[in-house]
Amino acid sequence: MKIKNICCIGAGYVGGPTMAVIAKQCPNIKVTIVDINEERIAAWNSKNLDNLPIFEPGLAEIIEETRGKNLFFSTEVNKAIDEAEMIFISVNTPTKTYGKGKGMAADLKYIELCARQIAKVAKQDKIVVEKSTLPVRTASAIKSILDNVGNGVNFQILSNPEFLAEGTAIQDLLSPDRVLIGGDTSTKEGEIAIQALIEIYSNWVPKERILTTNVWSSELSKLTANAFLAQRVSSINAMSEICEKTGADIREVSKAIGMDSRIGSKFLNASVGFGGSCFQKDILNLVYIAKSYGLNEVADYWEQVIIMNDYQKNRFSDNIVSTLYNTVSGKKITFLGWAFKKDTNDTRESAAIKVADNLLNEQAKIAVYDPKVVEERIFADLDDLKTRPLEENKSLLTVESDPYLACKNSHAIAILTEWDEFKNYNWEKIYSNMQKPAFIFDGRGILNKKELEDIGFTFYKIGSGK
Ligand SMILES: NC(=O)C1=CN([C@@H]2O[C@H](COP(=O)(O)OP(=O)(O)OC[C@H]3O[C@@H](n4cnc5c(N)ncnc54)[C@H](O)[C@@H]3O)[C@@H](O)[C@H]2O)C=CC1
Ligand SMILES: O=C(O)[C@H]1O[C@H](OP(=O)(O)OP(=O)(O)OC[C@H]2O[C@@H](n3ccc(=O)[nH]c3=O)[C@H](O)[C@@H]2O)[C@H](O)[C@@H](O)[C@@H]1O
Repeated sequence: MKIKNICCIGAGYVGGPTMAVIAKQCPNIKVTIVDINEERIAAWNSKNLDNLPIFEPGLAEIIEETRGKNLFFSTEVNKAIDEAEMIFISVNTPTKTYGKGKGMAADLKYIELCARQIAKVAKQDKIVVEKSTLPVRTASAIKSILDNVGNGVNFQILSNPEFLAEGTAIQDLLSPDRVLIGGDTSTKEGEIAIQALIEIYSNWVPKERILTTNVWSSELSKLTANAFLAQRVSSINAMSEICEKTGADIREVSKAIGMDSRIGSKFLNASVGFGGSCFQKDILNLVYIAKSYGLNEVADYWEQVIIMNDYQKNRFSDNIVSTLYNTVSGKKITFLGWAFKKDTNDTRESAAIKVADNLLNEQAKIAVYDPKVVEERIFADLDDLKTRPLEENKSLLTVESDPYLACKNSHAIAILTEWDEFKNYNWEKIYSNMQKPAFIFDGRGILNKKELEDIGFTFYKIGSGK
């Protein structure tokens, strides 16, 4: 079966880049990305590519190449569903904020709405692909809705989780470690659907990197991959504190253990704590699933990854307060970075938010500079915590567009995101304009301790012993 027309529901961080890459690599397939968020669709359609809703290196170039040719952004959800042979569901699956499973389970209401809409609109057979990250066995719920609400058309459900990381999304999509497709191999229709999706990816992904499994393995592999990745960060962050107490250096430890091919060298950077929209949400979801099967030890094991991460963020802000003579009230502290990692404007669950909130509780004055995050986003992030009124946040925190201005008259600088540009600043100039003693708290371990100490800074680097 040759697919000619694809629809993707959800024009977010996953839907936008994944479909743009499919459109680029498959010029004969028409790809339409739909969303109920009109503003977001308008931004995807904006003439000025600087106004795309998502910043990802290499994305704007692909949008320019494909948009209006075989890639379309639209709010006409029903029309796109009707026209497509294959529909990707790429909507958000946040942690539930109400009812049973509140604060843990994935909220599947957006997924269910999509399934109901597809069922209502579809007049011909469709392949429905789960792109969103979902609890294991969600496909059976989607299938049940489609089969019971639909107009008697035949639906095949595939699981095709996305493994891209933000900041490297385009590179990850163009050259993925693997593409995972879960489907029903016990029926001929299931096989045909799997083959149709394999054929799409085969346009640019080597066959040996396309892996097929049963649907449940595919769904669970996505949660497992994120849990393992986050666990590595929490493990190295746990060791970072031991390093600080003992005089070891976490970067040396990471290098030493990473050279063991069984451990591997990636994802061993100690930090102020992991952020991003998925690690915490997916682990909480895993913990909830384990608990729902009565697997309490399994649940506790994975929950510890989050407990460690929360601890790392609090430990960082506590250290700032205690180092600044146990009070930061009225003191200016500069945040370099607000995004949850470099090369993205995404701030969801960024460690910077919690660290800022802790310091604002201590009445610090914070100045933030981030090369890609806009002021409205920063205040919205703090507002979401509901710790204090927006006006109070606005009286305590300012957002600067010039890093040197952000650092001027500051008592301390905290590095929250590992943006490359921070390494190349004129640190002598920054030092000369700061209050003395001038402190730097490097939560990403990116700055050179000796150079900064030679300038005169009192320098703390995460995971570095005295
Ligand atoms: N952000 C990431 O790097 C990754 C995310 N994922 C998973 O992909 C899924 C999507 O994540 P993001 O793209 O980050 O979310 P997002 O929040 O950026 O985008 C989701 C979009 O879906 C739209 N939407 C929701 N319900 C809709 C409906 N009924 N009809 C039409 N549009 C609807 C929303 O308006 C929003 O624009 C989640 O399950 C996430 O766990 C997976 C891999 C990477
Ligand atoms: O499901 C998802 O959403 C995605 O989640 C992560 O991708 P992402 O969150 O975009 O970015 P990562 O590079 O994984 O970084 C996550 C957080 O961990 C932190 N991190 C990462 C690596 C490291 O060594 N140390 C560390 O502190 C980063 O700074 C960041 O805050 C996974 O890497 C992707 O494979 C997955 O598809």
